[in-house]
Amino acid sequence: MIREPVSVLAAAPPAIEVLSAHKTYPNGTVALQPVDLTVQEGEFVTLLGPSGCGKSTLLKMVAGLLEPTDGRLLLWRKPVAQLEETKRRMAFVFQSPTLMPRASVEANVRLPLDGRRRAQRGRRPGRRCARPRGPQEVCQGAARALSGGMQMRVSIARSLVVQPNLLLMDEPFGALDEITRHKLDSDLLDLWRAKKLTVVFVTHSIHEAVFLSTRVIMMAARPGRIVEEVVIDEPYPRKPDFMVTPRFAEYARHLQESLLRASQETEEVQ
Ligand SMILES: Nc1ncnc2c1ncn2[C@@H]1O[C@H](COP(=O)(O)OP(=O)(O)OP(=O)(O)O)[C@@H](O)[C@H]1O
Repeated sequence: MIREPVSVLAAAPPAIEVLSAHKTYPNGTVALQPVDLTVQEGEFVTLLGPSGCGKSTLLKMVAGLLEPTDGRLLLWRKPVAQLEETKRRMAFVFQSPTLMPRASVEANVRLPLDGRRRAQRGRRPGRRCARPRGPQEVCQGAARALSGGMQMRVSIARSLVVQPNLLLMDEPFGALDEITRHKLDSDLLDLWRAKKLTVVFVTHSIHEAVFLSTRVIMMAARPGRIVEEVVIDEPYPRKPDFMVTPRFAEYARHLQESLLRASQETEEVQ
């Protein structure tokens, strides 16, 4: 079950190619040693690993938010940094919903559209689809009145308003309680399938990684590197009862051991 290609995705073109990309921050911290990673279009890939192993650094380099010290990052076979068009096809979701607290839910969701030229806007989703689904009073109400889970839903709705093909998510549900997190995980999988997105997702939760992913990338720290890839060879749609199956337990146990090894390696070099 481990390391086998997912046949349906093997033929898909690569959405992301990380080619010997590494990152040393200006203070000398080697956040990532040269990393190679290919993500096929339509995959749901999760980055897992101990704190400080470079998950966020890798994700931000893919997003073009950070320059690699050396190496290359391609999206749809083109350099990340060069393409305006590439940027339009990608959205980034942070752990904090980063909403405008006093503005309405609708204004928050529409925010990415407001910066765009009018002509562009015409080709993008119109008012109707930019408006979040939900009761009118919720759409018109201030974002600060929402629960943490609802704020994260608004944050995700805002990221989708530009109709991205690629969603990069840095621990988006890390601050939520377990029940809300499970609900949002399920909703995210529905979105991923309905919109045929490619997702790269960072989490500290093994269970979340197994539940969501087509593939889990295990990383270790000091320096940050990829130490293992595990294909979660389980059909979608995945329902919550997948989490109580022996197969789920086996994946979780395998990743738990792998994470333990990665953490021990990290401690040994500290
Ligand atoms: N701007 C920066 N300047 C210097 N060092 C940094 C910077 N950002 C991150 N680092 C360091 O780079 C390494 C990788 O950090 P990164 O945030 O990518 O790891 P992570 O796996 O996402 O961690 P966590 O799980 O704790 O969020 C860490 O040692 C971190 O302290």
